[in-house]
Amino acid sequence: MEIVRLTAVSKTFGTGAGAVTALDKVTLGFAEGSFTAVMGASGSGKSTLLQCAAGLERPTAGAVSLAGADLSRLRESALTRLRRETIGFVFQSYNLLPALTAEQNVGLPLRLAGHRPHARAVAAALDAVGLGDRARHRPAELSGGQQQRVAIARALVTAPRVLFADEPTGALDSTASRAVLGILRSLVDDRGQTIVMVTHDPIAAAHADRVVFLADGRLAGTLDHPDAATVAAHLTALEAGDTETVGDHGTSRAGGAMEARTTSSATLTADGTTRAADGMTRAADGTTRAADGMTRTVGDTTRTADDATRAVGAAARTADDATRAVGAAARTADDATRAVGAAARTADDATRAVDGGTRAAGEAGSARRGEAARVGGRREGAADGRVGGAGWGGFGLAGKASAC
Ligand SMILES: Nc1ncnc2c1ncn2[C@@H]1O[C@H](COP(=O)(O)OP(=O)(O)OP(=O)(O)O)[C@@H](O)[C@H]1O
Repeated sequence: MEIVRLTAVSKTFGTGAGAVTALDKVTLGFAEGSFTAVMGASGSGKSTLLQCAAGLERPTAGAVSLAGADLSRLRESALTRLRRETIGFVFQSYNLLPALTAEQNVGLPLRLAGHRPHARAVAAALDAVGLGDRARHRPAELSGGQQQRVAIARALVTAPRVLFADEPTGALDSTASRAVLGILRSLVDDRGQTIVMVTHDPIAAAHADRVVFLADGRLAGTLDHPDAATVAAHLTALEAGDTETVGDHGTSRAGGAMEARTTSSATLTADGTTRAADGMTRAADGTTRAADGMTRTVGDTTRTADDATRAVGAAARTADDATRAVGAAARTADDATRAVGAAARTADDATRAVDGGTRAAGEAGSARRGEAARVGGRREGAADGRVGGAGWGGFGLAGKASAC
């Protein structure tokens, strides 16, 4: 089954007179569990092919499917998630963070994805590259080959479906290169890992199951079960512009092309100059790619920081809402307190009014009683013949009634 498929993929950088066609209608598939090397002259489009296949660059035309997803249909956030979960990337220049230990560097992709790195997963990834005993070392305390192995462990820690490697041995000596290539090969053989690797080195390419050749952004043939000598012959033929020599299974004409070239010393000198220029270009491109890699890492970190900022913003907003709710509740409680106070005051007033009433009633009662006593006395007196009765008694009651 193919885990990556490119269909008529083209990629053009720039516009107008300065436009560069890096890929030109490339159709190509990568089978799950296979190890493919991508080769071609400097500027032939190898890195661009890798980046389009990995979803790091969007093609100008054509389609890329990665682990069953059509990348052109994915929005940037979904593409970022798919990349994090599906691919691992290894660059020529390691791109380790110098302040972090090997295990912290390896755990970084998990942190960036918002997970707490599991110590066991990190240890397993370091073990897979033979660096279990260097977990606490910082990059400066490791050799170039060891740093690249840490970078491979970092790419493996998310258990990616596809591991893309752009000249992973480009900065290493032959011993360190062999160690790295041996690790990549065993990942394919022992775990069924899918690997796509760009390389200039025929010896590195010979570790793959298949070599894909590019020339001027176009597919220029493939070679199954490659050996270093055949790969070198095909490359030489390609550089001589003899693209017909490279078929699905290669041909012997590439060797002929190489022989023809070695007969002319002038050609050799020119080739030497070209190779030197190629070397300089490759070095410059390598630096650019390293910078790109750092930019992407910074971009990912920034995106994560943005997510964190957004999360903090949301939390702050929630806290604000909560504060507002508490404020509203407090205000309601205040209102309630005020209402109770008012009610209490009303009750006090009522009590006072009742008291007043009671006092008044009491006073009225005692007044009545006094009056009654006086009236009684008068009545008694009248009865005794001292006061005139009915006229005075009626005036006295009306006066008290109005006072109440
Ligand atoms: N971001 C970019 N902007 C403009 N042109 C670019 C960009 N990236 C690549 N190119 C151009 O596209 C072409 C293919 O570049 P690419 O890096 O894919 O080639 P390559 O085969 O990987 O080269 P090398 O072996 O030197 O690394 C080159 O002509 C290059 O200059």
